[in-house]
Amino acid sequence: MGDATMQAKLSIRSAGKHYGAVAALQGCSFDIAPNTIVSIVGPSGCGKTTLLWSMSGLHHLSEGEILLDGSPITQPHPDIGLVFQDANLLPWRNLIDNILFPFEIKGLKPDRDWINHLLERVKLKGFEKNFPRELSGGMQQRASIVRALSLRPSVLLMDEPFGALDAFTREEMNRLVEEIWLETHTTIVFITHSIEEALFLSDRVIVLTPRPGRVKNDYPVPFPRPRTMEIMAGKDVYDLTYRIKADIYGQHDDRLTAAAE
Ligand SMILES: Nc1ncnc2c1ncn2[C@@H]1O[C@H](COP(=O)(O)OP(=O)(O)OP(=O)(O)O)[C@@H](O)[C@H]1O
Repeated sequence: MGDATMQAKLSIRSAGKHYGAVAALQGCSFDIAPNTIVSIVGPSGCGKTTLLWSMSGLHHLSEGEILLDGSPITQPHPDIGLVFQDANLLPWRNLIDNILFPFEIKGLKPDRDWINHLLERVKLKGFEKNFPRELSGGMQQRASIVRALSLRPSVLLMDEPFGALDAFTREEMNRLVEEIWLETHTTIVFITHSIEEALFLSDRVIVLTPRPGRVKNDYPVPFPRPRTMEIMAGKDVYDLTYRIKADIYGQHDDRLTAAAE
């Protein structure tokens, strides 16, 4: 299932975004290769959400452009799916009707086999008739992932999707995203405040500077998949975590300096 042959290369070209006098992004450039997972991290307020929303076509850049396979993204795009921190399920619709909602408003015919497969995959089979209030936070977020993937996007943008979940559920969700990606190879752009999460999931981690955000560093994450507990507890992961933290906290954090001595 899934369509691993889809290509979806994103190119961010000198992206700049101003909110009045506030420059959120400036001169931000990088490419995202098709079928990879790239995480974007950086200090709070550095422009991560602004960048992701611009990639989705929901925001217009003040400068520069974002291209999907060479075409500028200027409005929400059928090949680009979005998952937010809040699952945003409609409370008056049950789970399956929430998943079918985007098909209704777009006038598209849902692929029920694919949706059933996704529900099975995220362990929500049997909960189709439940309303959001009858689902845990993790289940709601799994439903929102199914809702996004049911449209078979070639790019999935995820904005701190598991930030509101407890640590165990979050790890479970990370493994689920990895499993889904191993199956579909959808290009995923993932915003997170957790370096551990970024290193578990990604082929690359891009660190942004403080506002206005631009690329400070761009790290390949060369660890094999699936990323086991042993890999994640290893020295290579520790070293990369340290480097990313040093990028974000700089010389201002005595704990980092102490750890390096
Ligand atoms: N609608 C808006 N109007 C004015 N300023 C905004 C608006 N949206 C964002 N900003 C400002 O732009 C900057 C970047 O915001 P953004 O939400 O993109 O950062 P972020 O890196 O995602 O932050 P966080 O990590 O805290 O979620 C922030 O300083 C924010 O105050």
